[in-house]
Formats: sequence, C-alpha cells, structure tokens
Amino acid sequence: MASPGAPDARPTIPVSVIGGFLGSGKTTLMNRLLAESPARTAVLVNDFGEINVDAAVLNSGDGLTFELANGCICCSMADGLASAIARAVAAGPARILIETSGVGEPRRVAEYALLDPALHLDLVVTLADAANLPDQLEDPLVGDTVARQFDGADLILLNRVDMAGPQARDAARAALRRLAPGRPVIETVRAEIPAALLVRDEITVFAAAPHGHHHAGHDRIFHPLTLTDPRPFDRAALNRALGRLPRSLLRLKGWVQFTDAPRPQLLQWVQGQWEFGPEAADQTSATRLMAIASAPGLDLAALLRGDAD
Ligand SMILES: Nc1nc2c(ncn2[C@@H]2O[C@H](COP(=O)(O)OP(=O)(O)OP(=O)(O)O)[C@@H](O)[C@H]2O)c(=O)[nH]1
Repeated sequence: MASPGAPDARPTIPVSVIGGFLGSGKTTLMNRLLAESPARTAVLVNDFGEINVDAAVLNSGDGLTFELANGCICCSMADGLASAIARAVAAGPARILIETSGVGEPRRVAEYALLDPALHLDLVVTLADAANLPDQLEDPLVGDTVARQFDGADLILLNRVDMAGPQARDAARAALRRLAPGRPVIETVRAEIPAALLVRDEITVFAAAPHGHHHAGHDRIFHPLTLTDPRPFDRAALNRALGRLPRSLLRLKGWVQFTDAPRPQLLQWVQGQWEFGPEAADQTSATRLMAIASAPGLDLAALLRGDAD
C-alpha cells in the first residue's frame, strides 16, 4: 500500500522504435503489434515526404496516432519528435511505438526519445528486406544509410523472405552477421512474429555502441517526389509503367485513381514489386502518390503515364 506523502514514483512508459529501410515492412509490423496488443498504444509515425501514407494505413483505431510528416526524425525532425512524444505522453498510453522513416536511424531516434524522462526504452527493432538488402548495401548512395539502421538494434527481422530466392536470402543472412554480429535475427513473412517476442525480457539484448558520427545530409541523398493528379489511370497501362520504373526509384506508395473504380486504391511499390490494397477511406477521387528516389530530377508523372497518354 502506498503511504501518504510518498514521493510520486510514477512508472515510466515503455517506448519501442521500429526502423528499417524503405519498404522493409515497418508499417506491416506496427499493424501486427497494434492488432495483438491489448494495451493503449500511442503510435508515432514519420514519413519522408509530404503525404503521410503510413498514418492512414495504420490501424491504431483509438486516435493515438501522432504524425511527423515531411522529414527524417533522426535528423531534421528532432524537435518535431520531442513535441510529438510530449503529446503522446499527455494522452496517457500504456506504451509508445515509434516508426521511423525508411531512411531514419532507429537507435538515434530512440536516443532522442529517451531525453523525455517519462519514457524508458523497451526495444529497438530493425527490419531488413531479404530480397533487396544485399543490393541496398552495395549501392554507393544508400548503402551507408541502410547499414547504420542496424546499429544498436536489439532485434532484427529479416522480412520479405517469401520474395527472396535462396541465394538472396543467404547473402542477406551473411550481411546481417557482418553488420550486427551476435544480434538475434528472426526471418519473417509480412513481419509475422508473436507480439510477445517483441518485449525486452523475451530476448537477449546486446548493447551495441552506435557508429561514431551521424550520417548527415539525407536530404541530399533521398529525393521525395509527389504526384497529385485528378486524371484517372488506365489499370493495364499503369501496371506496365510500374514494371519498368528506374532503379533509382526506391519506394512508391499512395492512392491511385483508376478509370474502372469509383475511389482511389492503395498502391505499395517496393523496388520492382508491387501490390494494390484497399480503397481510400476519404472521398477524394484523385491520385495521390509519394515516392523516394536516390537520384534527383525524376518526373513521376512522366514515368507513370508513360504510354498512357
Ligand atoms: N511479399 C511480401 N510483402 C510484404 C512483406 N512485408 C510487407 N510486405 C508488403 O510490402 C509493402 C511495404 O510494406 P510496409 O510495411 O508499408 O513497409 P514500410 O517499411 O513501412 O515502408 P516505408 O514506411 O514506406 O519505408 C506493403 O505492400 C506490404 O504489404 C513480406 O514479408 N512479403
């Protein structure tokens, strides 16, 4: 029983940070955790671009989603993170999940988050795309950013293993052994993992020192693009265009208005593989897409319209 006048020793709120490169499955994991967790979970999401697709795709349900749009929370959005955390804490959640942008450094985000004395760190989880990790690491532009995302991760999910052939999978496993020696790696499809495993006590946690200096200048390497267009797309023509997008396009997502559907449909494109999801919940009948490229000057409209016009 608490004695009257005892100091206020309120328990701190556990925070977990979910990171990983563009399209690796972060939002998929967040949705899995939200679906399985009975606790009141506050969710902070950060998209690198003007359209925060992830906030719309997350099924947090109870209004505890806090968006951090248009930046990278590990660098330029540090102030935005502090104020979003303060708003989340004020809502009195049982825990907080932070999804970093696909170019963010999860351990660094965790360090910023822990500046708030109301929080304690639960886990830093980094997802890797089994089909694309080796190529991403070898890419002279993005490789360094991808490698740094494993710094200080408590747990790594090697996701999208269904999309990776045996060779790619082996190469991804070898890369993770090199980048994060001794760290637990779980191989997953659609980030399917029991939520109980994502609690600190359940796994062996290795404290890894992050790299000495921060890789500044994401804004020079990653170029966000948006396309808002009221003209509907022909489905077959768009599918053809999606199949021949350049390698420098790293990620494309948002809603596409087709000629044969009343409402725009969710498009998720990750390095040459894509799928369509549910229709948009709002009434806007226009295409709204955001993309990230590792080369400047791409014309998203021209790439997607291609032979359609
Ligand atoms: N085939 C396959 N698709 C997956 C898997 N995991 C996620 N996806 C799909 O890949 C796409 C990207 O997944 P997201 O969870 O949005 O990835 P993300 O890391 O949040 O992406 P960004 O936030 O844009 O960086 C979506 O269409 C997912 O449904 C997987 O293991 N296998």
